[in-house]
Amino acid sequence: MSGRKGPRPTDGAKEQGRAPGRGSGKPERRQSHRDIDERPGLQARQVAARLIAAVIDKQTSLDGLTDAATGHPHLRQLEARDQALVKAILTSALRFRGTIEAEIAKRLERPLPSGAASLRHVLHVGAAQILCLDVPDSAAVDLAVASANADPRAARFSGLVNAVLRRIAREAKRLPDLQADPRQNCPDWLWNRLVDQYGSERAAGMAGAHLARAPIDLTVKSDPEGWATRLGGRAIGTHSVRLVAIEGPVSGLDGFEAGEWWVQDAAAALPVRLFGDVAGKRVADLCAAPGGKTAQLAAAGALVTALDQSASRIRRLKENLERLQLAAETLTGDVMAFAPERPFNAVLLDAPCSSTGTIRRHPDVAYTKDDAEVQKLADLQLRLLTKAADFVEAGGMLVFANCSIDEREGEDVARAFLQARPDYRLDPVDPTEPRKLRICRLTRRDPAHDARDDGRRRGRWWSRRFLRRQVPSPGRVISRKPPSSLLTFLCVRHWR
Ligand SMILES: C[S@@+](CC[C@H](N)C(=O)[O-])C[C@H]1O[C@@H](n2cnc3c(N)ncnc32)[C@H](O)[C@@H]1O
Repeated sequence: MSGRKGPRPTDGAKEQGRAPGRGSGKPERRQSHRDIDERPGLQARQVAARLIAAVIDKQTSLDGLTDAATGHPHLRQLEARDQALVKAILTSALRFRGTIEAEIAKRLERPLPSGAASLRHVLHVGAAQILCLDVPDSAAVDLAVASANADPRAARFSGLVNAVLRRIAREAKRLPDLQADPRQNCPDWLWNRLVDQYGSERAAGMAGAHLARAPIDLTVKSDPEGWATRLGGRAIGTHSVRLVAIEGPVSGLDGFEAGEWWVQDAAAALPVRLFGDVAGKRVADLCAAPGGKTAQLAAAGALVTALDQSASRIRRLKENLERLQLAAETLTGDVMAFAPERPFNAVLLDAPCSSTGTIRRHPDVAYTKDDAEVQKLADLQLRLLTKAADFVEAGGMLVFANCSIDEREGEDVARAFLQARPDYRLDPVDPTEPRKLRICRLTRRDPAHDARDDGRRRGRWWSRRFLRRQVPSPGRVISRKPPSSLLTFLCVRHWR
């Protein structure tokens, strides 16, 4: 929305430390805790500030904090409408964190005092509502002031909160007129990684895309065109439907109760497709929960063993399969301790990763992950992949996938794995169908092979440039074959 919303604030600029006003701009007594607790909407803002603190100060994942069953108790005790508001505030506050910070800083006479983290969070929650959400400015300002008053660490700055937010409400542009600078909203560590790997132009495009809201994709058991019409979306490929926006929760949509579809990003549905026909095959889905890929495999007729170390996530996987009327063997445990009685025809390792390919949907990732974490996860992925390789029968297929855009979690892991495991070679993907979904292919340099086929070698370099134009989320397909000098590296890159 753009333009002015709600009653106009009235008080002046640069009033740091002045007493807060409520709508009228007049000073008022500080509210008692009892008053504050009774004010509608206040709890939601306080919870939002608390959760932003958890993300920014403690690098806690928003997914975990907002999980319906196991999320933060203060969030779960709110009414559904307030929970939705908190999530909207958090998403905007994180997605536009750089812009919000700059708008606040412009209206401060001096930088916020060191150790004023909770004051900063209150300001960000207020500014996110004013700049990004359809909340009346007066409510955003008043409830931010009340949040500050209720917080002993921020109470003495409630006048500052009032003044700064009133000025933002009066002066700043709002979405969609607000031209948020992608670079400003991309933390340095991530920006440097993107520039190093993709160049600054591409990095700017990717950072810009992070500011857009992710669509909602469904994987349908069948008839994507029919479901697209019924749900007002569009079909993508053979099994996905993309919805731009929905009213209310997805569970209210046609076909949910009947188990006709599940929520799964179109990109996340690609790795399973790399297996080809899995009907009747024994497939292990390692790191399986909450089960989007398990469901795909089961729906395609595979005999699936789904393993995940998280008991609560395995519970969710089971609930999902039950709704979808699909079957799989489910196991709770660590891949590193898994010892199947016999090898599988195929194994999928959808490894834990930095999730930097999902920032549109999970803007907290930019703040909960960093360079060191990416390397730690890459090391873990190599360990998991090497272990998973033992579960594949000779001639079987191993697909390694994750949703990171960092080559340390992609190309580097595959390279190190192949060096350690000469019984595997990289296997080509049939490009015909997935090409629509921007899959590109890279052939790794092999002198003997290059001498045989010059044209393919040229194709390789074209692919490398092509890759640079894509925005990635990698999938890896690796077949277990006798040692071979032909190494073909296939890389699935797409928006997620
Ligand atoms: C990217 S998610 C998997 C998403 C899932 N494949 C899907 O499509 O719905 C990664 C999963 O790996 C699990 N995980 C992480 N380390 C693990 C390990 N050592 N053993 C088993 N599961 C693990 C996590 O609990 C998490 O559920």
